[in-house]
Amino acid sequence: MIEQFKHFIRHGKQANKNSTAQNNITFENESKVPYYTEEKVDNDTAVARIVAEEREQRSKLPNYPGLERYRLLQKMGDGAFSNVYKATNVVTNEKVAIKVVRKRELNNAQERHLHRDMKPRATEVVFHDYYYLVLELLEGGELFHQIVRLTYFSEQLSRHVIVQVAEGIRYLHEEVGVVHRDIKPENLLFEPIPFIPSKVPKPNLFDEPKEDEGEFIPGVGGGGIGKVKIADFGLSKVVWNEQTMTPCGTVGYTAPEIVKDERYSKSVDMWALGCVLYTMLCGFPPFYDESIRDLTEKVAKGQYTFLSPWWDSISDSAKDLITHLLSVDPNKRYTINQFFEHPWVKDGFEVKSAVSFDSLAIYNTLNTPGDVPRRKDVISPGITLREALDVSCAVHRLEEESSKRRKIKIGGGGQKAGALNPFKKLNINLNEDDVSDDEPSLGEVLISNNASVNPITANESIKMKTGTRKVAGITTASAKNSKEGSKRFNFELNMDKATLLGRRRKAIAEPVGV
Ligand SMILES: Nc1ncnc2c1ncn2[C@@H]1O[C@H](COP(=O)(O)OP(=O)(O)OP(=O)(O)O)[C@@H](O)[C@H]1O
Repeated sequence: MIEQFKHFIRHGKQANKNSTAQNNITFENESKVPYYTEEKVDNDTAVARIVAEEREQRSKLPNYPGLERYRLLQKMGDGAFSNVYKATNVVTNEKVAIKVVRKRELNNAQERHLHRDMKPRATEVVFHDYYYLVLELLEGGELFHQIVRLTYFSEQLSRHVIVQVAEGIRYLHEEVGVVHRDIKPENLLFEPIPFIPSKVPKPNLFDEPKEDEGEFIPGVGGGGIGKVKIADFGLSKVVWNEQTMTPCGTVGYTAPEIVKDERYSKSVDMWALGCVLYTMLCGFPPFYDESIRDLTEKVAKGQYTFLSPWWDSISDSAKDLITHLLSVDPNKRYTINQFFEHPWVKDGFEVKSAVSFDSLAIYNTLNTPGDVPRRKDVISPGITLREALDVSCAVHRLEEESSKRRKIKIGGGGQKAGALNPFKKLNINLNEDDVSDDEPSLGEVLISNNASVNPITANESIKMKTGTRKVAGITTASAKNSKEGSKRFNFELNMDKATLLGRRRKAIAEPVGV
């Protein structure tokens, strides 16, 4: 198999530091490659200004009616319809996270996307403008940022994280019959633990610097990461047993076709679990392409590789587990119980692949910073990890929904194994020559295709479009490209979209013959 290096990302760390709204980085133009230069001073000033503005904004925290029992301390996150704050209960002093959901925007968005053929209703008078969700506070924040910080995780730390995520999924799938449907590093939050520097420093296998992960303490954690929990159930749904009208997972005697259906729905989370594990172990996502169309195709066909040299030192057992999780056929994909039976999870078994440190040294010599081999087709750093994982999950959710619709249409009958073809539903022609310059983004396609399906799908589509701010970026970039007459979706890197690919400063090889 010939590896085709698709693109290289140089000095990703600097890219993340330097990028600001006015300093977007594309790699199409050499002069924009973000090396430290005299521009750095300007960038530092700009960054300092942005940080100061953000601080000031945070100091002006709103007073929400009905939330008098809590004192808001800090804004921790915001979404399309909500803000999340760190707060204290003024009576008990307990620290919590409060998600404030703006009802009106949520309703308006649903109106717009659910019933586009209907005339917009007159604005209703909303007496209670917000929903409040008081949540357990996980001070560490998103796991995503820890992967960026550490570049990639050791197998031990990856296992520590993924087992906890899987325990959460097992509870959801087996005990309450809920499918999360949006498992990704930004929806995994953690409790920080004290960092203990490594007693014996680990050798740097690659040319990029990796921050010390520190000592791992079994049962506690490592790299500053302790307990990990799943957040954001915005896309989750209950998988009902239609015969007993109870959530599935609670009933033992279920007809095979219903079990199959449940398994199908739950398999979306198992796919995502595989993507998260892959990403933690190497620092870049399993499916990646500059073009959303090509990325969608790769996800649907399950085209990924254990890219050398980054995967050479990772155990065969971990690779075997990932292979079973990233099975395109949902019927063959591991269930949560199979996950826990796998030796990598059960026994913590790690057999290092036969990787020669000499070969890595040779690789490193060939790829010293500033001397990274580049091909003519080197283009922008492409879509971010967040976007890549969003597309990966969306493709499978979409397939799950459409399989249900097909079933309803044909009056039963199962999903044919491996019959994944989201492009037909998406009306996407995979021949790139036929790609229209002003084609809609995947998010827009999802919205238009699902607009009148059901509330869950529509809600999901709205999130794709606006909730994550990611697809909005895609749309903008696509419009920009159309002016330039390019057929590629190029994206710009900025701090908000810190990319793991950047940290690995790396090439993603085009999987060949998978
Ligand atoms: N329980 C929590 N503890 C600590 N931080 C949290 C908690 N819940 C959410 N956050 C922070 O707030 C951010 C946004 O939360 P969440 O993922 O629930 O909203 P969203 O999906 O971005 O928004 P929306 O639901 O409006 O689309 C998280 O990424 C995280 O940084």
